[in-house]
Amino acid sequence: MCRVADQTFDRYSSNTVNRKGKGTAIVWFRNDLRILDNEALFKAWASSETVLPVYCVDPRLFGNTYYFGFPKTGALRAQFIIECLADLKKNLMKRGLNLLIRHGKPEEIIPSLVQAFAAHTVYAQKETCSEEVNVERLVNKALLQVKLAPFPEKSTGQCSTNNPKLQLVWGSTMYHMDDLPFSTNTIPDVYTQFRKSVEAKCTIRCCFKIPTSLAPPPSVEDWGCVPSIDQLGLQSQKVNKGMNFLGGESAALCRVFEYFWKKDLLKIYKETRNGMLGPDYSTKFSPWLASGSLSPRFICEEVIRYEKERQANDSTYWVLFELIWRDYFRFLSTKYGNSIFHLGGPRKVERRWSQDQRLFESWRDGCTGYPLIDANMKELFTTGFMSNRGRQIVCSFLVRDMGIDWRMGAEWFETCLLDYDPCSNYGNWTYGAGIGNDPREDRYFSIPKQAQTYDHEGEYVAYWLPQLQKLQKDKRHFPEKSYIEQIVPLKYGNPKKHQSQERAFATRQTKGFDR
Ligand SMILES: Cc1cc2nc3c(=O)[nH]c(=O)nc-3n(C[C@H](O)[C@H](O)[C@H](O)COP(=O)(O)OP(=O)(O)OC[C@H]3O[C@@H](n4cnc5c(N)ncnc54)[C@H](O)[C@@H]3O)c2cc1C
Repeated sequence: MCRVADQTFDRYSSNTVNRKGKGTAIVWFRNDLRILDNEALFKAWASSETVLPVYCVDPRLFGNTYYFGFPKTGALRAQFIIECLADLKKNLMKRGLNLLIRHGKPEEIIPSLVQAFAAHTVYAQKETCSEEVNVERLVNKALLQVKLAPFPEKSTGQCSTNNPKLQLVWGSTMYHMDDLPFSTNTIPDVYTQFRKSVEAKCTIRCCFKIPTSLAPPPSVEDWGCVPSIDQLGLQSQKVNKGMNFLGGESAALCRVFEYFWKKDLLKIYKETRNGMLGPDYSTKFSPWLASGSLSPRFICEEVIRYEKERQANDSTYWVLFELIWRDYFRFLSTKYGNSIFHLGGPRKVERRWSQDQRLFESWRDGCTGYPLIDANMKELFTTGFMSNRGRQIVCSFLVRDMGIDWRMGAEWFETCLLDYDPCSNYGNWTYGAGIGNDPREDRYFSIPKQAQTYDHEGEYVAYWLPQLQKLQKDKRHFPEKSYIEQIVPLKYGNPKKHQSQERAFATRQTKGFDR
């Protein structure tokens, strides 16, 4: 596995980059747990004689519960982040550095390190949602209190005052924020308009090449250890079924290699991407993208390389198309701010929602009596992953068939998902609940129709609900007395009644509408 990652690192490294900086710079790692194409790391290196890479294990992220009482970070995602940190530490060490790991709030740790190492700048990746932005604000404020000793200029011998700065860089999307053809307030609300505009008017920047050696490391007595799951106040959870993801940049690069080159699956992505069972119907890049151990620009460069060396078709393009959805939700979060978390969503839609605990728990625990819902919810809890198809179906069921407050569903996803990302999660939930920024979207997913189209033989449900294996394939989705009772009737109980709406949707898709 490491050979693939090492070869990729080699291709994206350089030993000819100039280093003109002075003193020490800090890289504060956040959701950018990678070396390759990491602008904050590159800038810290270029602007200093020595770099101190830091990760703060923030107690607000681990062990805390949220509005509806679920843990903010579930055990599986915490484990994934632990693996990301271990891999980052190892890869930094290979380049002559290390990762300093401290437990506590960044606004307390970072300024004290700045003081101790007389660091002139802290580089970090910019976030867009309120909790993360608030931490940036607090770090910035605390840095203003740090007084460093005057710094003698080599050329003049004079002393200049040296106020430490927080420099935030944009790094989470495929298109760069600064290259967008619109200002924050005028980002189009309709995805197609957004996509067409960026495709026509922007180019995707190249990946940053990182120096082969990042040495010398600063003198640090105790670099700290990668935390264990117990230290994060969580109980270890083993994945014994379904997808088992390994966190970290090395595993991410291996997955790109496997999906694109070894298994040659990129050329059929568009035909398989709506699947639900197995490792290969879609890329499975999302957990690494969310933790920043994989750069979307790197994926784009690999797609282009594949198109040159193997073939270009609708499928190769479609991976980029999906990554533009990811960008779109991230950029929209800068336009709509906290409203993506509010009950009425960005459009402030007024609707009555229920918070019926019994209904919600049956959904959460996969006991609704609808195998398609239950199988997906069991997969989510067991593995921390669910297909895009599954997410849309369970979201529609919770919101439209049960009428439950969509935020409860979104928050449960936030706890469980390995790929949890506030912009994509809340963006998709508001979209699915019909209160998102795009007023045209109000879609109901009919379970019989979805089962028929995407799990015709009932293989997916039988995998997650083994009690259905003994049933005839055509009975697995509607097992009646052989399964638990349905907790609510479907809003459109008769699938035929609903077919015209589904047909309209299918027509839109074939006519080239998005989604
Ligand atoms: C209710 C709901 C909640 C979701 N929550 C999240 C979340 O917290 N984090 C997250 O990364 N994705 C989320 N998604 C989007 C999508 O389901 C996942 O990105 C996708 O299933 C990940 O699997 P993959 O990497 O194999 O995707 P692929 O199909 O291989 O797509 C490639 C990449 O494109 C991006 N992408 C694809 N679809 C979407 C989408 N609808 N929105 C944003 N990005 C997309 C992802 O980064 C993905 O890794 C959510 C979707 C729904 C309907």
